[in-house]
Amino acid sequence: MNPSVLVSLRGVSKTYRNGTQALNDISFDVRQGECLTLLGPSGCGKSTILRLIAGLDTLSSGSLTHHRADRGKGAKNQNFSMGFVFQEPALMPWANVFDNVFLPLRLAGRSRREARAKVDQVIGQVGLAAHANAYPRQLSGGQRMRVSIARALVRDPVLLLLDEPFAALDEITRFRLNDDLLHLRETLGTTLVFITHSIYESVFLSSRVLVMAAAPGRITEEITIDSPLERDERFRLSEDYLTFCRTVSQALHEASLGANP
Ligand SMILES: Nc1ncnc2c1ncn2[C@@H]1O[C@H](COP(=O)(O)OP(=O)(O)OP(=O)(O)O)[C@@H](O)[C@H]1O
Repeated sequence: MNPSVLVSLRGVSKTYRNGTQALNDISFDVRQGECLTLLGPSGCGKSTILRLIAGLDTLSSGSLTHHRADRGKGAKNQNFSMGFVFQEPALMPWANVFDNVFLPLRLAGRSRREARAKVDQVIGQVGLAAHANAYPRQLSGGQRMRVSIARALVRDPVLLLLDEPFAALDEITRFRLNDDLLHLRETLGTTLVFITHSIYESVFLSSRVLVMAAAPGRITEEITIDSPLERDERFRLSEDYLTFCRTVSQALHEASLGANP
């Protein structure tokens, strides 16, 4: 087993109880340290894949294995830590930023005193140190998403799963959050699996893009974004970036035509 693999999916299919075949024969690895994006049209099964990886749902057939994150010894069904960020920040409106971020530690039985340093640290890392006492209604959409990311990071996940976290944000805010997410990844060494509908976002954030087609959900192409992950506005304006965007766009177009089943 390749020591850097965190999660392996082999021949995974998923049919929901109502008969909808969401996924057919999905195989890929999540490698430690990478930023992997699932890109595809609505209904192609992206969220289903994240839920299966997170253990929130069960496969119909095939296998999904979590490997050891640290020393790379393959171990079946290892429970390494994962964080999940959804499209909606889903914050508790009655609690301030600190208490929202503290929640996972509180549920794990940690006291406020024990948790304070860690909670303050991640709030700082997402750029909200000045807003620790603010309530969700006092924050912008981008800031609320930062709280949601901090809450997912507070337990030091090895793997961060993000299901279209920036879809509802304006373009400028989205770019800033994309930049900051990559910086955070660099600092924390977290592996990311990211869902998006945006070709531009998929190229900017990824080391690898898996292009998907729908009905049933399947992977039609894997595209490596062969450029260092220390990216900023210069990368967005580069020829390389535009070339990758064209390649991904073409792959998505072919997937939608069913040209690559
Ligand atoms: N709980 C469920 N029961 C029945 N069908 C479901 C369920 N969840 C998802 N589906 C169906 O499975 C297919 C894949 O859904 P999924 O949400 O994984 O796709 P997606 O690519 O994430 O879509 P979107 O981009 O719109 O969020 C769709 O046809 C969807 O209607």
